[in-house]
Amino acid sequence: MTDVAYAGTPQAGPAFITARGLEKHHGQTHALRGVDVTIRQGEIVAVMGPSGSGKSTLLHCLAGVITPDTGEVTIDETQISALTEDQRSRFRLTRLGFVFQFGQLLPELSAEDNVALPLMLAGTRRARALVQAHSWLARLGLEGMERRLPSELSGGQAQRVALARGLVNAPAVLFADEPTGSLDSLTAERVMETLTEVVRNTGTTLVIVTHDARVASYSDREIFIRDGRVTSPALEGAM
Ligand SMILES: Nc1ncnc2c1ncn2[C@@H]1O[C@H](COP(=O)(O)OP(=O)(O)OP(=O)(O)O)[C@@H](O)[C@H]1O
Repeated sequence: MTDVAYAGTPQAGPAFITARGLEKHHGQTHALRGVDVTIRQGEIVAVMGPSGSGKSTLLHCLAGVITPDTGEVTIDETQISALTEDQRSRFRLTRLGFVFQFGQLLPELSAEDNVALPLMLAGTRRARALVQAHSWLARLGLEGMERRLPSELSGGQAQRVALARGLVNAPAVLFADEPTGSLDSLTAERVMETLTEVVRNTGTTLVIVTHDARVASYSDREIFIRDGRVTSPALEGAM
């Protein structure tokens, strides 16, 4: 199989996320049509493409949030498709992190509890989870805001809380779907600077879905999708 998405990768290193032959239908819509992707450990990869091209579907398949109709996803030697639903959910809680466009913070929980939540869901006691939550909030410039509700934070602050929540379980891979989509361009740049600095310092692999070239410019490599297929960057650029 030709692995277009692998071409042009700057760093050498073993494959960390491998997807082969991914097909996914949503009802009548053929969202993924045979996608092969290889991502190395510590890479920052932007998944780009027009609206409806299959970016989020690919992200959700890579992260084991949805199951492809056919094809396989392996992350750090764990074949996601071979896991039971419970095992997959455990894998997501302990090895993966997620950040979405609007942060999706729980409105009734304080910043600290929002960040502590993934740890608590994975079995960590609240007191201990809060210590780690505080440390991440401080690292992301939110010291003193631990007790605030999401409605008491600016958009950029709320998105930093969402980043802290995505990173608090020290994930091997952070999946981000339009993580700056709800922010103005200056705030978006600051959030991207913080995000890329943190993942580079921690060696976290980052897969980020975006239609924004400025966001993608923070990545090591771009994977283009069109009509459910990976296209080469050269081809995409020529269109
Ligand atoms: N739950 C669903 N039910 C039905 N169709 C869906 C569902 N999720 C996605 N689709 C369809 O599958 C295709 C791919 O959607 P997807 O969300 O992956 O695209 P995308 O590239 O992330 O789009 P956008 O940039 O607009 O968020 C689209 O045609 C979309 O309408």
